[in-house]
Amino acid sequence: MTMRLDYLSIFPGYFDVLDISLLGKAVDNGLVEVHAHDLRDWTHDRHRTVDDTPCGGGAGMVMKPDPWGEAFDGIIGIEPDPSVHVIFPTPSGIPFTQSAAQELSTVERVVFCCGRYEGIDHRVIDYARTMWTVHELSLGDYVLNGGEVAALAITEAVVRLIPGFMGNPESLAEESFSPGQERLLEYPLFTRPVSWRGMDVPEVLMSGHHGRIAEWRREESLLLTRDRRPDLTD
Ligand SMILES: COc1cccc(Cn2ccc3ccc(-c4cc(N)[nH]n4)cc32)c1
Repeated sequence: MTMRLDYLSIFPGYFDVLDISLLGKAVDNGLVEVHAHDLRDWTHDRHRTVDDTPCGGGAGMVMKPDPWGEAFDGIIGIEPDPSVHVIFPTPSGIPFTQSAAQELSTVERVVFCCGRYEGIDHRVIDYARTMWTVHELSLGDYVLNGGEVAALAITEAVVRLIPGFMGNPESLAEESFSPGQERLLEYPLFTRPVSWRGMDVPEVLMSGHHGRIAEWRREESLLLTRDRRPDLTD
């Protein structure tokens, strides 16, 4: 199955990075196909205007609905199709989680709508909901300047879960936040040299005693989780 990813943005150059590294490999081996689009290609005025002042007043500018609607018509089509998943990154979205990434990794088509300014005219999202499966997603409780960085983060979290993408899928299953895993933070990792700047790898990890190693790692994960993410231990 090839996943098609479309990105709609006034800064389509953000997505050139998808040609690099693992994602680039996924494109080369046909696992994903990536298309970035400049929203301004669907404007018709000399200044290629995509924004206007907010109705009801307030600071900043709002993205006009017209270019989005015409871009949807051109990129996705005018017929409803619930198999198309349209993602609007937004600070007011539901938190994006590993389980959402897991679900999206089985989808054949995803369209990212990357807003800028103070956001997109709400009728764009309402229209999209009548046509496709829509997700308004937040990366976390902090404000970015637009949806592009969020779209890249969501892309990486999703694409790495596509079967055949990662060299060693077993490592995926072991990761914290993977399904079936207890929600614990990863234990500290070490590699050679055993002694580095006066600091040694914990002896237990060099003991070859797999039972003790597993026990040490679990204890470290529990301590770290209790200290940094008590919310995960509920
Ligand atoms: C209330 O919405 C906003 C208030 C001030 C500034 C902006 C800027 N902005 C525009 C489009 C856009 C898309 C996503 C995000 C975003 C997502 C997350 N997790 N943080 N920030 C921010 C965005 C939006």
